[in-house]
Amino acid sequence: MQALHFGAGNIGRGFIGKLLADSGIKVIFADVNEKIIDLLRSQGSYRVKIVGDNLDLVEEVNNISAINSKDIDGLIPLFTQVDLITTAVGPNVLKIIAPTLAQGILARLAQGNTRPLNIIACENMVRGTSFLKEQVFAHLPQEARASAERLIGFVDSAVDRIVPPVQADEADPLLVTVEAFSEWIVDQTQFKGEIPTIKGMEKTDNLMAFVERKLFTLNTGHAVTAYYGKLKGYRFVRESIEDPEVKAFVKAVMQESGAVLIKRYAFDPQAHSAYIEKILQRFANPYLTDEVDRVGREPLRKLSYNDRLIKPLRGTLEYGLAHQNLMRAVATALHYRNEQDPQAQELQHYLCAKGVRATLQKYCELQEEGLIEEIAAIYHEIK
Ligand SMILES: NC(=O)C1=CN([C@@H]2O[C@H](COP(=O)(O)OP(=O)(O)OC[C@H]3O[C@@H](n4cnc5c(N)ncnc54)[C@H](O)[C@@H]3O)[C@@H](O)[C@H]2O)C=CC1
Ligand SMILES: O=P(O)(O)OC[C@H]1O[C@](O)(CO)[C@@H](O)[C@@H]1O
Repeated sequence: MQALHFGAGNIGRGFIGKLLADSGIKVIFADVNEKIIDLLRSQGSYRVKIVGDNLDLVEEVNNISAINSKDIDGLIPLFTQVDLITTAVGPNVLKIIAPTLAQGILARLAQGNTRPLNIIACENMVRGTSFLKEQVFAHLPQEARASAERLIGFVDSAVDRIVPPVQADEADPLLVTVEAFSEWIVDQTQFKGEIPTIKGMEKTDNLMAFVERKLFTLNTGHAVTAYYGKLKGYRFVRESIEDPEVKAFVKAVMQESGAVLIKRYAFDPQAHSAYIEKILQRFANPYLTDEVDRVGREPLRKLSYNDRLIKPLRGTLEYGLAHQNLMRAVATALHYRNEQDPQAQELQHYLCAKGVRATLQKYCELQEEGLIEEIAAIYHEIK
């Protein structure tokens, strides 16, 4: 079996590509980064370093090749050969690759290929593959849509593994360092044809519970660790979470979002509490060098209506639950500054020009007057 994977970055190489290759699948990486593509192509392998307590393991990933995703003439024929397409390009890039996917699907259909093809977006996003499907279908002519609907599975997934950006290693530029923990959960109801057997890919018919559990616990807590840590002058996630004040706040936020998850999905409260503790330990992994600016990147996305801060906050309103810490988390995120991050720049310009209430309305799409007032008051108090 062959798979085409878009995005040969941290998650592409350190998580999804590795699981696929470890399962005997030939992986073709497609990326816009010419340097990475050249190296992957010429070496035909790369190394993954797995770190944790009593663990310092280097594993080699073989049976791979690579192509520049701008090389359309080379890329499109691959769509007729593979049985699986995965992505780890970042949520904002899905709409950029959608026209290419549509072109590839058309080439496959034109060839009369009736083998099922499954596409899985592995992004920090609720139902990211369904979003990708909408984008792809927008580029398909009407007459191709019924066949695509019948033959192409768009499978949503939840991905969890902390993979910080690669430290420049001249001797081995492809090396990625990952934590031992990993969780990849796919919606088994969305596959077309036989579900491929991939070691480390778990199937469920209740994906939303897993997506929200991960996004509104790990990602919520991580974002708060980043934003509060940044405010306190820390550079690394580990430094931030080791500050008892930060840790207590992050835990309180995760407990508030956890109360929503427990109510919504009937999770066992004790098991959820253990899940939170495990995540706090993962943030403090001394072997990972992870910067608060990576975890806090793109704050407008992280502050959006369905993302890791606002959706749990909305959940607390829905169920009448405590949300003091989630409001403070949003107010803290609004203070995020990073001159290298265009979204952080836009956030600060808008805050400066229009104020906090308008910012909460525009970017978080909050409408509840009382809530907006309370967050604004906390924001100014933090200032
Ligand atoms: N790093 C982590 O710990 C985790 C990240 N994620 C999610 O995985 C996704 C990828 O994240 P990372 O691997 O950390 O980012 P990354 O920045 O390391 O990798 C993204 C890759 O996509 C490539 N890319 C950009 N535009 C492209 C295009 N048009 N065509 C093909 N490739 C393109 C980039 O060159 C880069 O190599 C994101 O959605 C992220 O939220 C999910 C779980 C863990
Ligand atoms: O990748 P995003 O959505 O920008 O957010 C960073 C988050 O993703 C992760 O890299 C993996 O889930 C976390 O480490 C972090 O919370």
